[in-house]
Amino acid sequence: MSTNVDYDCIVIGAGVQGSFTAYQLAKKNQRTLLLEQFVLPHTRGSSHGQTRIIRKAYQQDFYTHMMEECYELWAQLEREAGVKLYRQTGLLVMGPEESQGYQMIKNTLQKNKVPIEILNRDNFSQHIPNVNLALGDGAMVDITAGVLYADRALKTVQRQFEKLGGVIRDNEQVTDVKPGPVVTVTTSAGVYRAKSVVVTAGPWANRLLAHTGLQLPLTVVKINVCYWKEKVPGSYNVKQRFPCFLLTEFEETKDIYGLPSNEYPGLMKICYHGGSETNPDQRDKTTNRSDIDILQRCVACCFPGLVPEPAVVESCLYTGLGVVTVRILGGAYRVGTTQQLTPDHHFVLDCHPSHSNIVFGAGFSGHGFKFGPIIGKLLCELVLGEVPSYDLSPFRIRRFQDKTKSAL
Ligand SMILES: Cc1cc2nc3c(=O)[nH]c(=O)nc-3n(C[C@H](O)[C@H](O)[C@H](O)COP(=O)(O)OP(=O)(O)OC[C@H]3O[C@@H](n4cnc5c(N)ncnc54)[C@H](O)[C@@H]3O)c2cc1C
Ligand SMILES: O=C(O)[C@@H]1CCCCN1
Repeated sequence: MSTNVDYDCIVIGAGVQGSFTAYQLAKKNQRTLLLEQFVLPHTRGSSHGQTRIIRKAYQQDFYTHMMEECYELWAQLEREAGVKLYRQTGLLVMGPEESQGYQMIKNTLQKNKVPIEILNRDNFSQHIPNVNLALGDGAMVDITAGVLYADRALKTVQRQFEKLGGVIRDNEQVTDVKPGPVVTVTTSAGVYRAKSVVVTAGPWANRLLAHTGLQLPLTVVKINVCYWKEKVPGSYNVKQRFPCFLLTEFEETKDIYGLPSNEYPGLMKICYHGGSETNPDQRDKTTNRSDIDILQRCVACCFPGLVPEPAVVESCLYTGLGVVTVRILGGAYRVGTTQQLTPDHHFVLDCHPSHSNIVFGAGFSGHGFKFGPIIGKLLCELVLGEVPSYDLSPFRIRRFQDKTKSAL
C-alpha cells in the first residue's frame, strides 16, 4: 500500500494538539504531513498567547494521573530542544471550603500524594500577599503547578517535528476528507493520500468531521482574555513567584482563574472560565462583556493591588461539549442515528466509528494545553492501533450515552 500514498499520516490542524500528535508520529518514523489553514503562527484558534496554566489540581483522578507523565514529557521536550517552556509558580486554589468542587480537588491531590500546602486564615496573607481570601473560603497550593510558555511551546514542538523529517504546510486549508482504506485529503493547494488522518481542528472540528459523516456535540465559545494593571508594579509578578490561581466559585458563578504578570509588564491575566457561543470565522463580530462585569467585582473584592478595570482585552476560543447530541450523519457512511446525551467538559479522543483510520482529538474545553504532549502520544497510539497508555473511556464518544457530569 505504501507506494499508493503520499504520507503515512496527515494531521489536520497545527494547534497544540495537532502539533504534538505530528511530533509523536514522526518520532515513530511515520511519514507525516501537518496541515494548517492559516499562516503560522496565528491567533484565530485556541493555542495562541504567551501563557497557560499547568497543574495536577483536578477533580478527577484520571487527569491528575495523566499529568504525572505529562510533566515528564514537557521536561523531555525542554531538554531535547534546549528551550525553557515551564516555570514553577504553584497554583493557589480557593473556594468555599465545604463545596463539592473544592473538596474534590483537595481529595484528588491528597489521594495521589501531590505536594500541596494547605493555608489557613492566619497564615494566608503571609504566604500570598495582596489577595483577600473570601469568608468561608479554603485555600491550598498545588506546589508543582506553574506557567507554560504557550507560544514558545508551540513553535518548539513544530520545529522538533520538522527536525524529525515531518512536513508542515501552512496557509493550506483542508476542504475535503474522503474516507477509505487510503484517505484522500483535498486542500486549497492540492490533493494528498495517506494511510490515516488525524483531525485536530479545534473550533473547526465539526466542519471537517462532517466530510466523514460524523458530528460531535461541540460548542465554540469566545473568551475575553483580560489583563489588569498592578497599582504597584511587580506586586503580582511571576519573578516574585506570585502563583497562578483558580477560584472555584465566585458569586455562585463559574470558575475564575489567573496567571501572574509576565507577558505584559505590570499586567496580570485574570479571566472568567466561560463566554458566549460564537462562529470561529466571525469571532469578533459581537462581544458580550457580562463576564467582565463579574471579573471587575472579583478583582475589586479579592485583588486589592489591581485596578478593577481591564487594561487590555484579547480573545481566545474554547471548544467544549455543549449540545447534547452526537450524530452519525446519514448517507454514504452509515444510516443516521441521533442520541440524546448529557454534556461534560472532558476531551474527545477516539477513532471514527465507521473508519478506524480516521482519529480525532477535540473538545479540549479550555483546559487542554497542559496535556498537549500526552494527547499527542495517545492520538499517535490510536493511529498505530496500539493499546492506549491510559484508559480512554472518559474520552470516547460512546460515553455520550452515559450520564456525565461537568469537570474542571
Ligand atoms: C483563554 C484561554 C485560556 C486557556 N487556559 C488554559 C490553561 O491555563 N491551561 C491549559 O492547559 N489550557 C488552557 N486553555 C485551553 C487550551 O489552550 C486549548 O485546549 C488548546 O489550545 C486546544 O488546542 P487545539 O489544538 O485543539 O485547537 P487549536 O489551537 O484551535 O488548533 C486547531 C487548528 O486547526 C486549524 N484548522 C482548523 N480547520 C482547518 C482546516 N480545514 N484545514 C487546516 N487547518 C485547520 C486551525 O486553524 C487551528 O490552528 C485555554 C484556552 C483559552 C482560549
Ligand atoms: O486549564 C487550566 O488550568 C485553566 C483553568 C481554568 C480555566 C482555564 N484553564
